[in-house]
Amino acid sequence: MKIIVADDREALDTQAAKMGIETIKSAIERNGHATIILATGTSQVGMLERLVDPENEVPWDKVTAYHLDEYVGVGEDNPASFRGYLRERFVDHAPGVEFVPINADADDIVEELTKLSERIQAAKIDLCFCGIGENCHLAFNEPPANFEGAAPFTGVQLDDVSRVQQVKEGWYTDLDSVPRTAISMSISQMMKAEKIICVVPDERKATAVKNAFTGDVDPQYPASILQKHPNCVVFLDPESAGLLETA
Ligand SMILES: O=P(O)(O)OC[C@H]1O[C@](O)(CO)[C@@H](O)[C@@H]1O
Repeated sequence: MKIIVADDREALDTQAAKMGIETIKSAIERNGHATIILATGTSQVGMLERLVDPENEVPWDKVTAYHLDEYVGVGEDNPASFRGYLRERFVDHAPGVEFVPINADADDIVEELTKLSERIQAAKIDLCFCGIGENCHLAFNEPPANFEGAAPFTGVQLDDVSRVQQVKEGWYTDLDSVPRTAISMSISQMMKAEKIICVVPDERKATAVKNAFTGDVDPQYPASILQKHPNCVVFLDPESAGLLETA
């Protein structure tokens, strides 16, 4: 794992997107196709905007995109829906991309989980984007995290720290309306990606960054597992890096 502290948030978004584009193009050159995983949330907005800039000339029709997580029971039209977020900020700007949404309001959630898990298990993942939560969650894998053995997609209970974060960021108006359950990609599935680009701006994440990346790998800090990935790059801005000794 490598940490890059960008000069500011714009530079962070630009550098992370550039690395993402290079990774996607290189996979397409080698294999004719790229399979990626996208994250959502406030931290990913600027990076995604740059990723889909038409000037990059990414042949999106040669890309399949999964995403990390979704609230159970939330329809795609809900403004807080992660797949709705991705359609607006990614799919609509990536012509021809094959998007695999987590339909977390499906009538049969178990069937949806099985279908998604079987599909991603058969795929070779070239790139996984992720962010981390204020409690160090990775996707919606809350502390204490299961680092091994989970199915690729599982049902999870949301931690109140994460639910409060969603209200603070303006995705929900009050805590009661934030769902208590979600579907999340498991950590073991994320770690299978050939490359991981972790995008973590903002002073709000400074403690999580310190806990995840300076101590031992610890289930209480789910994102700490990224230290073990051979090809993971964590992009920080000066604010999120504020509690790192080297910053
Ligand atoms: O980007 P945010 O909203 O700060 O959240 C951090 C991470 O938590 C999630 O919202 C939940 O998994 C991720 O998609 C995101 O990258």
